[in-house]
Amino acid sequence: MPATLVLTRHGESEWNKKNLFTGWVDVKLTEKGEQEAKLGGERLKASNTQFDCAYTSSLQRAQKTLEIIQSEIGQTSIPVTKDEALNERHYGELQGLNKDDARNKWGEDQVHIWRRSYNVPPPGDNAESLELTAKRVLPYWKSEILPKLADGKNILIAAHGNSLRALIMDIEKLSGDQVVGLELATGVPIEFKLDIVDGEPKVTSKKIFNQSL
Ligand SMILES: O=C(O)[C@H](O)COP(=O)(O)O
Repeated sequence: MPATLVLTRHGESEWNKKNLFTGWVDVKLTEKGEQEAKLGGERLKASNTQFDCAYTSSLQRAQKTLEIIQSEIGQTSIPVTKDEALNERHYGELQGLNKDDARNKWGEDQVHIWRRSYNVPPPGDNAESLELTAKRVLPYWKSEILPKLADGKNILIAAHGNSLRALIMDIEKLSGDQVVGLELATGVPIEFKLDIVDGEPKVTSKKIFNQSL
């Protein structure tokens, strides 16, 4: 029996709404973000999956999203692990800047490279490219989460656009070029049925619980 893994990017945050680079800044969900998480949970409920445990980041927008989904699916008592390994990529000196202002200052192409290239980090000492993000997300995934999936456990994760892009790269074996086009909507659960063969995930099905608010 394949195990079920559900990944959800947090609902709209206050800084998503203001169009600001967020990264590790710990902002709240907006009311719309809470509604998105609720709707995601309602849709997920229809699949009737009983989860064995859940994971989230150390940031409140992902934690709150998970809490809302758990409440919608009626599974508030499963164990939840919070770890900064699943945090959003660190956006360095871009954190707090408006994305349109950044385009005006550095140009559309440069900002797109910082946001979506695989290995070019944004400016700043702590800044992470997607590659650097993957270097902290994937060891955690491989040591903490994959072995549980291999044991047939069903797992729910609420995290962030770029930490989940890094995870999906590994799950779907996407190249650095392919991941450039991968965009995740806020509050939309993505369900993978996975067989773990020799420690590697093999996708047997993928379903996106689409929504619009
Ligand atoms: O940290 C952020 O600003 C967002 O959550 C993700 O931003 P991105 O779409 O620019 O990668």
